[in-house]
Amino acid sequence: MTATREDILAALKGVADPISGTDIVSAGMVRALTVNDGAVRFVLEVNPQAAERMEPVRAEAEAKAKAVPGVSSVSAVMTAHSAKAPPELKPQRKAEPQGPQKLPGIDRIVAIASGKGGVGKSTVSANLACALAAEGRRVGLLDADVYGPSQPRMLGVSGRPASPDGKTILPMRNHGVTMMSIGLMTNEGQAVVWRGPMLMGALQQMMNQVQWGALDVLLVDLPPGTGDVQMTLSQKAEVSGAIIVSTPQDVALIDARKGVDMFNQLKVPILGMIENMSTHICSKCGHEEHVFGHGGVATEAEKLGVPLLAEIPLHLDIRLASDGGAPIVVSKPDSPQAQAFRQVARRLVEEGKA
Ligand SMILES: Nc1ncnc2c1ncn2[C@@H]1O[C@H](COP(=O)(O)OP(=O)(O)OP(=O)(O)O)[C@@H](O)[C@H]1O
Repeated sequence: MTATREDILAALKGVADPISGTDIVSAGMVRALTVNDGAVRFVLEVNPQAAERMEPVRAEAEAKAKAVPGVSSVSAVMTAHSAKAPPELKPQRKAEPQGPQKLPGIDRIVAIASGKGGVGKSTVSANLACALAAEGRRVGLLDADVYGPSQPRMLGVSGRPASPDGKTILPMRNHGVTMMSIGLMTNEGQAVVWRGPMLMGALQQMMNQVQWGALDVLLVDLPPGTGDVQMTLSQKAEVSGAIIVSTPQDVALIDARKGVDMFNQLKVPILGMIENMSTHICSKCGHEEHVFGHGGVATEAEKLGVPLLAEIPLHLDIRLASDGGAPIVVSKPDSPQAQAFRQVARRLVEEGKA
């Protein structure tokens, strides 16, 4: 009968490491184990200061290995620590977490999505974030729109986020909102082509390495459509709900429906839909016009059985405010346009959703 490496490791697992409290194999002390025709050799890596204390451990390991059937001789020597244990004998790492996880310190994650680009998803995200802050909520805004990050401009922040320890990233803060954007990690004006793993990496970095602090809600401004970022977000983090932004046009609505389907499949509850650019209100005369039609989102929301949270008018002030770095909720808080956003915020807070 010949003894195998596994037999020896199993026997050595019966030897306790007095320092870590586990056994010497789990503690990663057993190195360079070879079994050759019954001749067993291994090294026990120990802290040089603990060498004397570890001698009985070495002797016990030697005896236990010798007792394995088929072993003819054992040589066990102690050496000083090296920085790294060899991969096969590394102490077992805890299994990677499976399924969506809660991010530490963050009570809720709300995704802001749209089927189509340019419907005003970022404008809604920025205003909603500021409106929730005005309700006294601790709000974070993660700009995950990798194809066109616009939150730094809308919230009026610039510069590179600091990373004092080289591992974690300090988010930016303005208008009471803690914010981090992929746009702050690239050079302004530089077109970013993020694909596959890089994109996942960037999103995960923003979720896990940014020091968000304690938040009642983290809004995530998603890229338009139903792609990798949406999937990764909902697979890695426990998303408590999604808000779908759409204009009333048919083309936008068809895409919005796809977004609703995707979140249903990902088992993310839809908190509601927001119709943006609902009616155009002339900034000079106040005349109302339905540029993209009107009420399409209300009909769609009813069909899908989800609440219609707001109908936001198309108004020059909304664009000027966003372009100027202070969303309308902050720059003209009493305007009807700002009130439309504030009502959504109040409703979400009342319903315990933000
Ligand atoms: N209700 C509104 N009234 C006036 N202008 C608006 C309104 N909503 C959005 N806009 C303007 O429309 C443009 C597109 O909006 P925004 O960037 O928010 O869209 P988006 O859906 O996030 O786009 P993308 O998918 O490209 O990121 C911006 O210039 C914004 O200021």
